[in-house]
Amino acid sequence: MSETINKETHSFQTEVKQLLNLMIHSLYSNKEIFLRELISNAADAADKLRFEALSHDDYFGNDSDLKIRITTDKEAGTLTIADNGIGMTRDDVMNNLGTIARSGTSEFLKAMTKEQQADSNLIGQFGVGFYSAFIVADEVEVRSRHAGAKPEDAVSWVSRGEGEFSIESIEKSDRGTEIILHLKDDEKEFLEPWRLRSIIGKYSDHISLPVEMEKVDMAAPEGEDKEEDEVVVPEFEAVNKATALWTRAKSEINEEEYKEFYKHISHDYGEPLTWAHNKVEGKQEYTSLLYLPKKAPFDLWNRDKPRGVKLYVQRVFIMDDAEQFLPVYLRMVRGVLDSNDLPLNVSREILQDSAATTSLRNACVKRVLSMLEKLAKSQKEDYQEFWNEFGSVLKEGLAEDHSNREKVAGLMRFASTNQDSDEQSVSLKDYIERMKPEQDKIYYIVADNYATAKSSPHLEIYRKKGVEVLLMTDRVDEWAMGHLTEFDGKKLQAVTHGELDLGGLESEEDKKAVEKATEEKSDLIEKIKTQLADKVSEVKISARLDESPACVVASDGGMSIQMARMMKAAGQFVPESKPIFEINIEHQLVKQLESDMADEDFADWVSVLFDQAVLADSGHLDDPAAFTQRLNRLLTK
Ligand SMILES: Nc1ncnc2c1ncn2[C@@H]1O[C@H](COP(=O)(O)OP(=O)(O)OP(=O)(O)O)[C@@H](O)[C@H]1O
Repeated sequence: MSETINKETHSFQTEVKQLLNLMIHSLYSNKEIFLRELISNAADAADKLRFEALSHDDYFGNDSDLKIRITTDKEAGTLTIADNGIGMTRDDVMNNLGTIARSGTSEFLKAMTKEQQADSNLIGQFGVGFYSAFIVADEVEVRSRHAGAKPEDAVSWVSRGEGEFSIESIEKSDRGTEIILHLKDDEKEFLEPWRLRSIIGKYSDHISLPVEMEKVDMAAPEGEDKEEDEVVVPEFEAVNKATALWTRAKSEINEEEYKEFYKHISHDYGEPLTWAHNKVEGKQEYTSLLYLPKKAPFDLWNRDKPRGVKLYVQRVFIMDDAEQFLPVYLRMVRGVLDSNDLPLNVSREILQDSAATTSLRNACVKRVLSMLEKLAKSQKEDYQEFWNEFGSVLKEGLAEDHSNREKVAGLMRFASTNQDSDEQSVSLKDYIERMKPEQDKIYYIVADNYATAKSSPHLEIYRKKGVEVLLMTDRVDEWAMGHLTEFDGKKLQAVTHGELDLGGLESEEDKKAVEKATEEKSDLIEKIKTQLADKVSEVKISARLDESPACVVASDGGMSIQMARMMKAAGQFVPESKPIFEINIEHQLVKQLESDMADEDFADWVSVLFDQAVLADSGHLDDPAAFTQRLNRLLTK
């Protein structure tokens, strides 16, 4: 059997070919990161072995000192990274080396422009990982034996990074993985011990197991005669600190180390924005190190993608992406949680309904929110950067995190009529500070885009009275804001919903004038209502319009036209809810409805006014052709 399947040649998955090509070019200026990536993989393999060994007594065998060894062979021009971690089976090798598991990668790569392709940060977010070896090597050989497998059941993988790889069964005396890089001719600097030591120092001090290199024996003078048949057994020494970073005291860790550790755990090529490192002792015992990234990954919008923190129990790695400790709206957070309270044999299922999980989760959420509050307060520019990147994800928290809603709301930033740009930088606190003395509500509008929001007829009365309105244009806004009814004791009100309610801003005279007009114009209102019969729930004299002839208003608690359209597009059931049609009785176009005109002209005018109002509200008409026909008919008269 082993004879027939022994050597097989396979093609890389298309995405891998594309990525390899881009990576070799865009990361070339920082090629030394290949060593970080390979050491990082070796460290993960050791973590996995420690975990698997909890349930497999034989996995450690007589080799329980986990370590990574870096050796070179000047003559052969090779650099080898060897670990005695979990190792890979033939199937593992087949599945892991030659494919990229992350869904959406192919589409994303195709959509990238030339400039983006050269941007190492963008390439980095795929987790350049193992493939970075090809930046410096023209051939890579992987030899691996899985823990528990026999020496003859080991496997080798060889590729020149040009589209194909071959897999072969081999014998390997010890457990773990060896990555042998046949360095390109102009990359021989990576054979120099001092160069390697400096890279390891820079990137791998935080790795919890020793990264060893051959000892340099300063005492032995060069060329000293050796006995003929003397076998020199090389001595190795650790060249990194080899303690898990989060277990060290904060005061002993510098910024660079924190940043490097972030790259190790997040597989992000860029730097983090900020982090919080906390050790908690007492009733609960845990250490958390949580990071906020600077840049959103391309699949941030996929709410189902793996997320969460790396979970350790008493320093033993348990799992990646432990999503139980952070809610979906904090899916951008990366980090490590090391608990002393959870059992070592904990599984995702146990985590799901353990009381310890709930309290750890609450603690993690609090940490992240307070990290954000701190950033918003003392590093406004950094916070703005975070908001621009992740704001619309954070907004999901308004709907999803009842217990922290006020805190989450405090972190929101919006565009506003108070400023001239679409930048989302106004907080609810800023808004409240600027409220008019007689104003008791926070007003906002949700629209498809900034231009529609800014020039909405609904804002006219607020502009006239000098009242600020928050302008919201993210897809999640209507849903998210539906869950935020109050902030700091002030009610929030969508200006496009329900009766115009200006509270203390409204004068008695204004009210009376509307009541009077409603009485006087009751015939006209009835006639319009008959005309728009199945399209509106009500026709009213408006108190909110100044320059526009008409507008549509969603009934209180009802859905806006825009929201209904979005839900329909998403294939969801949308209960029928007709808008209220409000007319501005002072407007020339409305006044002329009372003039003597033929019935079909009246019908055209009313329909055009209604469609206009719908257009201003949602930028979309169900039957645009009918609208233009009517308009053209009126224009040619
Ligand atoms: N030294 C190793 N020992 C055991 N398995 C390894 C080793 N190196 C790589 N692998 C396996 O190959 C997979 C692919 O590695 P690769 O570095 O490409 O991606 P990754 O580690 O999943 O993420 P990233 O690309 O961000 O590093 C790993 O997930 C792991 O399963």
